Amino acid sequence: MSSVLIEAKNVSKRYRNGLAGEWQQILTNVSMMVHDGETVGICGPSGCGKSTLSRILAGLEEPDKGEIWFRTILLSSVDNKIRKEMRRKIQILFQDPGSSFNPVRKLNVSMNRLINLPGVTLPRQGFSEILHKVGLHEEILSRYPHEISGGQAQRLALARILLTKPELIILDEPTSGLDISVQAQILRLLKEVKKREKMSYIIISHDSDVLSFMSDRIYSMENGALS
Ligand SMILES: Nc1ncnc2c1ncn2[C@@H]1O[C@H](COP(=O)(O)OP(=O)(O)OP(=O)(O)O)[C@@H](O)[C@H]1O
Repeated sequence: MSSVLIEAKNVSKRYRNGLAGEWQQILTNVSMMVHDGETVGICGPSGCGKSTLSRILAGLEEPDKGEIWFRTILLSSVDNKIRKEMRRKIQILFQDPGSSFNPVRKLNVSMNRLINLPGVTLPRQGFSEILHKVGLHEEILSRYPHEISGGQAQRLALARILLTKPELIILDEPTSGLDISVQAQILRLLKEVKKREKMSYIIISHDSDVLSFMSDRIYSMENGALS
């Protein structure tokens, strides 16, 4: 068995409803792991805590209790510099990536900003290569976000993520807004990219066909607990 890439140990999280509302327990003692090169599925009804768990795994939120380990690093114990580096290694591909592009800027402006981020060093040619890897041509960058389709937005979001050379991508309902035929293309692309780039995936979906097509193993979440 390959080594463990990321592991959640007894993670719990609660949120408050409004400023002075009741506390709502979202995750209760959740433990799970992903090995190198593995695709792990998470299924479960709406509101059961799947996205909350992904944000915690990606270091975007802190758990109230429990630990997240990335290889031998305990996320809660690292300084800001290492935390930033960890954030680069764990990326989330969201359901509606189009909305994350600035609507009044052409796509090349949004993408160029990312290329110029600290820690991302990529020659122009490397960027074209990444676009081709996800089945896009540079021409798309001269458009505004509203001028591209849902499938193209998902490909572009994937290219943007690949720029940062992640080790784990959390796919949060990656195809749920797409037509069936585009959905199949994106899932095949995700599989190809994973194989080529040697990454791991966590995929969250309501669709059991999507999960069984993509996953090596599937966790089921109900009322904030995993089985
Ligand atoms: N920042 C927050 N503050 C308060 N409550 C929140 C917050 N984020 C999520 N919640 C609540 O936590 C619960 C779990 O939400 P979460 O998005 O993790 O569920 P999910 O399983 O991903 O749902 P879906 O499949 O519909 O996306 C929901 O009741 C949601 O309203």
